[in-house]
This record gives sequence, structure tokens and C-alpha cells, in this order.
Amino acid sequence: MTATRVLVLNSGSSSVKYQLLDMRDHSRLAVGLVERIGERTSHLTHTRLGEERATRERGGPIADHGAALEAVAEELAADGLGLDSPDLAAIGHRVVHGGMFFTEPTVVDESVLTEIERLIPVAPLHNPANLTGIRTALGLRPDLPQVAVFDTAFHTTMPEHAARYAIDGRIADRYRVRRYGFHGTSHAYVSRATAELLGRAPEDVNVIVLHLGNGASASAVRGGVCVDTSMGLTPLEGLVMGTRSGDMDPAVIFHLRRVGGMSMDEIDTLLNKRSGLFGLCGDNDMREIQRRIDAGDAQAKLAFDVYVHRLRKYIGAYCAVLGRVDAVVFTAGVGENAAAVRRAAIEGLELFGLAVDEERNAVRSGEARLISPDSARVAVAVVPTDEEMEIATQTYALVANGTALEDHS
Ligand SMILES: Nc1ncnc2c1ncn2[C@@H]1O[C@H](COP(=O)(O)OP(=O)(O)O)[C@@H](O)[C@H]1O
Ligand SMILES: CC(=O)OP(=O)(O)O
Ligand SMILES: [Mg+2]
Repeated sequence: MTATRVLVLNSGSSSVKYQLLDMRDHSRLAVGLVERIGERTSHLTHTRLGEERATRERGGPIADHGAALEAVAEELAADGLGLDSPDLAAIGHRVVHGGMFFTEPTVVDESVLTEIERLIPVAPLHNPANLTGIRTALGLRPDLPQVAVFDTAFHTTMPEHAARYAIDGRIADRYRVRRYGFHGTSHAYVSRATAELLGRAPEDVNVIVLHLGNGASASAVRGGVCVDTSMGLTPLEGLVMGTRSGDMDPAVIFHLRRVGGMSMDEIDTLLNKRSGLFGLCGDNDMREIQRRIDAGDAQAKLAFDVYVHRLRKYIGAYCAVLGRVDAVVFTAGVGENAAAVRRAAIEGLELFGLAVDEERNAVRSGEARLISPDSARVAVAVVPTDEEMEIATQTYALVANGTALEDHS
């Protein structure tokens, strides 16, 4: 019997999202989420899909990502889908920073773990969680291929003039300071799905992808190949995010250090965890911000306006980078759900061939859909991202063609 199931783990700084998929028909057998890991009250939601669909929840503290994965393994086992199953072909892990080294999904061995660990300083919120997830999974199933799928991989095609910072080249090379980009699995999946929505081959379309989740990034994709993206050395550059500042004058850091007397760690925490929407108005969830705007809250309105202004600047910039644009596409939590953000981001951009049809934009749906009027020169679309399916597909492709099993000797 061939093993055809893949467990996907998407470990964030304080959460783990997971899915168990059967790659014969790409069906999902179970999905779940562990939230608030390391806090006083963590929360796990587990759903078994299919005919015996059922959801279970559990509270109580979950200390770290290792404990989270053990809890996930217990939930899966309770549904007869445990990690000891012979049907399990591999475990696919989202790894946020792969540096310049990893351009493809990779079967994890000691040297891969060492490299992911070496990259912790440039992904301090993410890579440690990813590593713990992999190590715990290896402990539970040492015989199974563990595949790392890197957020940075899709962006390794960026030309040097987009990847380089304009600083002393020798310093940049010595410390590997360059723009790497993140959310690549999502940008890759969504740009391909957009081509499909347009009924065209990925090689024939130029797309601007706006991945607006808690972290947020934009990318310019020419014929299926990434040519620019808004995140840089770390996931801090670019768009305004839930709690991250995105672009600003780097001298703000010197100023806060020299004049404000803040330590480097304090500034790091400020820019990564207490900035963005949260820093501007005290809330990082776009739903709450919209509720406050509706109630006449000026601070929430300013946060929304700063967020949208930055987004519009990137849309304009990537129109210039691509020259010809076939589609602008919104994805992830904010992009898929916040019609007001989409409207405000595209409003007044008719010169670029961009417009939003209000009725289409107001539709709530989990499907990929156009929201531009039929007459528009450039398509504007909403395409739900599916990082877990993409990770499972890449993981299974690597395992099923035999290389992973051989490499994992
Ligand atoms: N119905 C909604 N309306 C507006 N914003 C939403 C809605 N649902 C989710 N969001 C936004 O999406 C964010 C989460 O996006 P998601 O892509 O799930 O993030 P991540 O994967 O980075 O955790 C929330 O913080 C919230 O701002
Ligand atoms: C890289 C990154 O920002 O990821 P997330 O949106 O999951 O925080
Ligand atoms: Mg996400």
C-alpha cells in the first residue's frame, strides 16, 4: 500500500495551523489551530472533516510549539488519524526564512536544521517555532520524511537590482544583507490561481499579489516568476501590518536609540510587535478597526488610512516594475474579507486601468472571483490563499518521486 497522506504544519510565532490531507484527491481529513502558545490560556480547535465531521476544542496552557504539536498528535490519534499511521507519507513544514540557500522544498536532515537555526537572527519570530515543530515531529516519527517548504523560495528569482540594498556591497555580502521576501508559498499559489481564474497560462500573465494577513506583503509576478516583493531581509519591511511598521526611514532607529535612550531589543519589539495598525490605534484586527471607524473613531480611521496609503504606493510601484499588469489580486485574512480595504486601495486608480465594481466587491465568498467591472483593462480579483495545500503538494511531489525516501536514509 502506498502512503498518500501528508500532515502540514504552519507554525507562527504564537500559533500552529495544521492540516492532514490525502493527496490522492487533495481532500482534507482534519484541520486545526493552536493559538496563544506560551500564554496563560492557550486554545486548540480541531476539526475532523468528511462524513464524521466533528469539532473539538480544548483550553489550558500549552507551553511551547513542541507541546502544541504533541497536543495535535493526540487529537489526530483520537480520530484514528494518528502520526503512527502507515498512510502518512510525510510531514510538510512551513519554514519562514531559508536565506539564499534554499530555493526548493527540502527534505530535512541535520545540516538543514543547522542552516534554519543559523537564520534565526533574521526571522526571530518565526524560525525558532518552525525548528521546534520539525524537531518534535522528528521525535514522534523519526522514520518519516520531514519536508521544509520555505517562504523565501519563490522570491529567489528576484533580479539583483530588486534584491540589493543600496549599501556598501562588501558589507552586504559579508553579512548576507539583501532582500529575501516572504509569504512566497502564498504568492506562488495565488499568482497561479489568478492565471487560472483568467483562463490563461501562468507564463502569460503579470500579476500584483497583495497578501494581507497579520503579516502582509506585496509581490510583482511576471509570467509566473517573482520580480519584486515588499518584504526584505526580514518580514518587517514593506506594507503596514497588524503589529509591524513596514517601511520607514532607518534613521528612526538611530533616533530612538540616541535620543530616546531605548535599547536595541526595545526598538526591535516596538517595530515588530507594537507598531503597524496596533501601534497606530491599539487594535491589530481589521474587523475591530472597521467597527471603530463606523462608530466615528478618528484614531482607527487614521490607522486605516495609513494602511491603505502604503498599499496604494506599492500597487503604483509594481505597475511601474511590471510595465504591463493583467491582474491585481487580494488574498489572506484582510484581502479576502475586508471589502472596504479593497475599495479604498483601488479607488481613483482608473489611470492605471484599475477599478472595482461595488456589487462584486461586496459579495462574501470563499471562491476566487473578479471584483472589477467587465470593462476594466486590468482584472482586480480576490483569490483565497491556501498555503497548506501548496505545502502539501510540494511535499508530496518530493516524496512521491522517490528522492525524499532515498535521501532520508
Ligand atoms: N471578516 C473580516 N473582515 C476584515 N478583516 C478580517 C476578517 N477576517 C479576518 N480579518 C483580518 O485578517 C487577519 C488574519 O489574517 P490571516 O491571513 O489569517 O493571518 P495570519 O495567517 O498571518 O495569522 C486578522 O487579524 C484580521 O485583521
Ligand atoms: C513572514 C510572515 O510575516 O509571516 P506571518 O504573516 O505568518 O507572520
Ligand atoms: Mg498567514
